[in-house]
Amino acid sequence: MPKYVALVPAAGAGLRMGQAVPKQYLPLAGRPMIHHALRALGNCRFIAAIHVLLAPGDTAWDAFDWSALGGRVHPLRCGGATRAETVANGLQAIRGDMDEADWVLVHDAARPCLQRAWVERLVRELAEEEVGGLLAIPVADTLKRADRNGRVLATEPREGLWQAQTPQMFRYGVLAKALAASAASEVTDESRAVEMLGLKPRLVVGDAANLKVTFPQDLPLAERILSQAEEP
Ligand SMILES: Nc1ccn([C@@H]2O[C@H](COP(=O)(O)OP(=O)(O)OP(=O)(O)O)[C@@H](O)[C@H]2O)c(=O)n1
Ligand SMILES: C[C@](O)(CO)[C@H](O)COP(=O)(O)O
Repeated sequence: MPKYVALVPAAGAGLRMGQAVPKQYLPLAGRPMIHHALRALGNCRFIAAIHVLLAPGDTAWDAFDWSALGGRVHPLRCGGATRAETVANGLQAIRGDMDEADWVLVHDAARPCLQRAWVERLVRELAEEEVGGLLAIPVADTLKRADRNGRVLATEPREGLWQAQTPQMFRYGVLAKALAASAASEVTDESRAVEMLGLKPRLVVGDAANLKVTFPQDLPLAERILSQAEEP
C-alpha cells in the first residue's frame, strides 16, 4: 500500500501582504496562520508525516509552541528562492523514506481554511490514478482581458477554465521527476511541472472557501471562514 505524506511549503516572504513578518506567521483566529493548515492535515489520520518546508534563515518557527499538533509535524529548513524550488528541495530531503508510488500532498501554508473533508475527497477521487491531481474550482465569473489602461480589450471564454488550489497530490516519483525537469520560474504549482512531462493531472472539485491569503484584505475573510468551520 502506498503511503501518504504532506509537504507544506512555508518559505515565502509574503511580499504582497506587505508586513514585516512572513504571512504564514501572522496571527489568524488566535494562532499563527500556518497552524490552521497543519491542523487540518493533522486531522487526516492516514497522512503519515507532515513536513513543513521553512526558509533556511527562518527564525519564527521556533518561537511558537507546536505541540498541540502532535508528533507527525516535522520542520525542514530547505526552502528555495521559489515555491517550486522549495518543494523540489523538500522532495529531495525525504527521498530516503519514500517509494516511487507513495503519494505526496503539497499544501500552501497560506491556505489556512483547508478542511479534512476536501482532502478526503481528493484522496478518494485520485485513489486509482497513476499520476495524481489537484483541488480546483471551475471559473464562475465572466472573464475580461484588460489593456494597459484598465479598459476591456475582450471577453474571454471561460468554458473549461478552473482555478488551481492546493492540496495537489502526486506520486512521489512523478513529482520529483517533474520538478527536476522544469525551470522553477515557469512553474507556480506542482500540476504545471507534471503537465510539462506531457501528463494530465486530474481536476477534483474543491471549495471557494479554500482561499489563498495573498493580500491584506484576505485575512479578515479567512478569519470569518475559520470562525464558521465545523472542524476543531
Ligand atoms: N520561495 C518560496 C515561495 C513561496 N513559498 C510558499 O508557497 C506558498 C504559496 O506562495 P505565495 O502565496 O506566493 O507566498 P509568498 O511567496 O510568501 O507570497 P508573495 O509572492 O506575496 O511574496 C506559501 O505558503 C509560501 O510560503 C515557499 O515555500 N517558498
Ligand atoms: C499553488 C497555488 O496556490 C495554486 O493556486 C499558486 O499557484 C501559488 O501561488 P502564487 O501566488 O502563484 O505563487
